[in-house]
Amino acid sequence: AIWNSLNDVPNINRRNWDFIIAGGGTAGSVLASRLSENPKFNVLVLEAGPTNEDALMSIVPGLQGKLARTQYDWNYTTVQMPGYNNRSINYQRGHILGGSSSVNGMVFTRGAASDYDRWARVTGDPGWSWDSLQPYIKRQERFQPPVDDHNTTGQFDPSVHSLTGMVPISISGFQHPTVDSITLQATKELGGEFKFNLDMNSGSPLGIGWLQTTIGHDGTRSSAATSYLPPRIQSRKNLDIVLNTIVTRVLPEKSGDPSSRNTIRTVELCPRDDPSAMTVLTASKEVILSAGSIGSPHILLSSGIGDVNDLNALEIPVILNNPSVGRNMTDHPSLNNVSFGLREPIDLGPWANLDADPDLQAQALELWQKNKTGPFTALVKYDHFGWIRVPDILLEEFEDPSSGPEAGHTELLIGSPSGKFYDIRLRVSTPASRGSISLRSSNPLDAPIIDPNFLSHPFDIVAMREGIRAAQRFVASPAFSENGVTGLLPPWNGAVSDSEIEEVIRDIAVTAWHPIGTAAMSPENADWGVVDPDLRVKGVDGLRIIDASIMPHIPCAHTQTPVYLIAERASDLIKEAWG
Ligand SMILES: Cc1cc2nc3c(=O)[nH]c(=O)nc-3n(C[C@H](O)[C@H](O)[C@H](O)COP(=O)(O)OP(=O)(O)OC[C@H]3O[C@@H](n4cnc5c(N)ncnc54)[C@H](O)[C@@H]3O)c2cc1C
Repeated sequence: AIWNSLNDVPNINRRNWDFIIAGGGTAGSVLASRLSENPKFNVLVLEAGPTNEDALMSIVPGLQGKLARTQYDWNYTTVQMPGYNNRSINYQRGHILGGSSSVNGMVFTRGAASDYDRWARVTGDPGWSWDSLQPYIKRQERFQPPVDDHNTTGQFDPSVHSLTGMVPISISGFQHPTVDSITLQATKELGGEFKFNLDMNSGSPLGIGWLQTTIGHDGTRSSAATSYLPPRIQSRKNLDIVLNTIVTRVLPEKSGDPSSRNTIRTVELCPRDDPSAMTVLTASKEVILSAGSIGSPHILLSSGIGDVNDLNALEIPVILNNPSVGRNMTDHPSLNNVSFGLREPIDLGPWANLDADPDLQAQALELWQKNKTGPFTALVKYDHFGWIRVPDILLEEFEDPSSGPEAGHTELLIGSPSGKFYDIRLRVSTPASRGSISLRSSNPLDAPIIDPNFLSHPFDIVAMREGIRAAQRFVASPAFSENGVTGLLPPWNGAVSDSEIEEVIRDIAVTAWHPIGTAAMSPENADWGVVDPDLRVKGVDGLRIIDASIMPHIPCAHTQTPVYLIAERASDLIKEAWG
């Protein structure tokens, strides 16, 4: 069942919970669904945010941009970052059932096969390799026709997709023919680094291909909550989901022997709006932290699992000294507006000014509500995307941070936002910078200090600068000049030299909202990392972490699909452990 408040759950203190999951986000929803398939397991999910059910901004793909700084957002802000010319930026995180999958940009990417093979290599567990994860890829994805039922032949490779998994996926159902045909023409003219890639989700993402999205044939967002926790699953007798409830800490069992291993199966929690009603619950089998790359290390640190020096400074009793907790934070830096001008205006159709015109937005919503047509059935702006490599010659200066030659260093999202003709969103997919999550105070209800530390490593600024150069090379193809596309628009137009481009980047770059790595998995006896390859917190019994924080390296992918795969495999690991 699903409950809006802790107080509504009958006998919550007296029930035997086999598993308590902190965070009903992307991973948490998968785990809740999969673990409660076994009727012998009683599963409790504690989610800080509200329900996703009536959240129109989450349901309608075209309203995604309105979710930031609402009740569905944790409303975080980063520290001022030297690499961003001392700017701090908004740092959106889903605060709603389904977590960030309920608020994200719905781009569906798996990354390179070598990204997963690297996880297998660095953890020593072949179970994380691309080949081993194939069954989970099949269980996760349910590929469907787009909402407009257009002919998708030549837009994807059916052999790398599953029709039988949980999450409805489709090619965008509202495309932009003028811009799309020029993009495809340019891939033919240029080939090479800009070759057409029939399917970026094959494990080899290099080149330019059609965008796939977590939007189903019905034109609505597919989140972990809509896909894995629909009403028929929510109503399982052995599953309870409690919303608007914050997990503040995990607590060790009292043991007479101070040298013995800690066992942690107890969570401390409170209603979101009533910290005075703090209570505790104990699982009989395991507590699972799925609070995301910010939330999970935040809970560990507040509980006394982290760097002993930092914990001592805040007078938090130390349960376990592990300096890796909250470190190794990795995220994709992002440039949202690399826009090109036109010699003469071009007719982009009736929706061209959608972003800026509230009347058009109202019409788009009406169409979506009436019969699931129009621009709000899709992500609106981008129909193509691609991954490219930094030129080899420049890589000689650095240790290549990518997982292999088939992985992309830089991502281009290519399309036509309103008001402008041609726009590329640029991301560094293999950043070498590392940031951190740390505590602001010993009060677990205080927001943590979030420092993505973007562009602190020289590779990242080079990769982003080269991304601008690549965008310029792409747009220099005949397809664009024949259609009157000119050079870069402000703030890029005056930036010519490397250092001028780099300065603009540092002035305007933001985030792709893909933090990972703050509770990384590592081999059993490594001197780094927070969880073992089975995702058990090292040095502790009874506690796992299952979410984006456990990735040791960031894939060249938007991170929701890797999280789904992690949670699918982890569900099997837990079922095997307790089967
Ligand atoms: C704005 C935005 C756009 C994005 N765009 C894309 C995209 O287009 N494609 C893509 O693949 N990825 C995208 N991502 C990234 C992707 O959504 C995330 O990597 C992924 O969803 C993270 O999953 P998770 O399970 O680790 O965490 P989340 O899904 O964030 O789940 C964590 C859950 O835990 C809850 N929680 C946290 N702390 C506590 C606590 N103390 N007590 C109780 N509950 C707690 C949160 O409310 C949340 O529901 C985007 C993310 C954002 C924010």
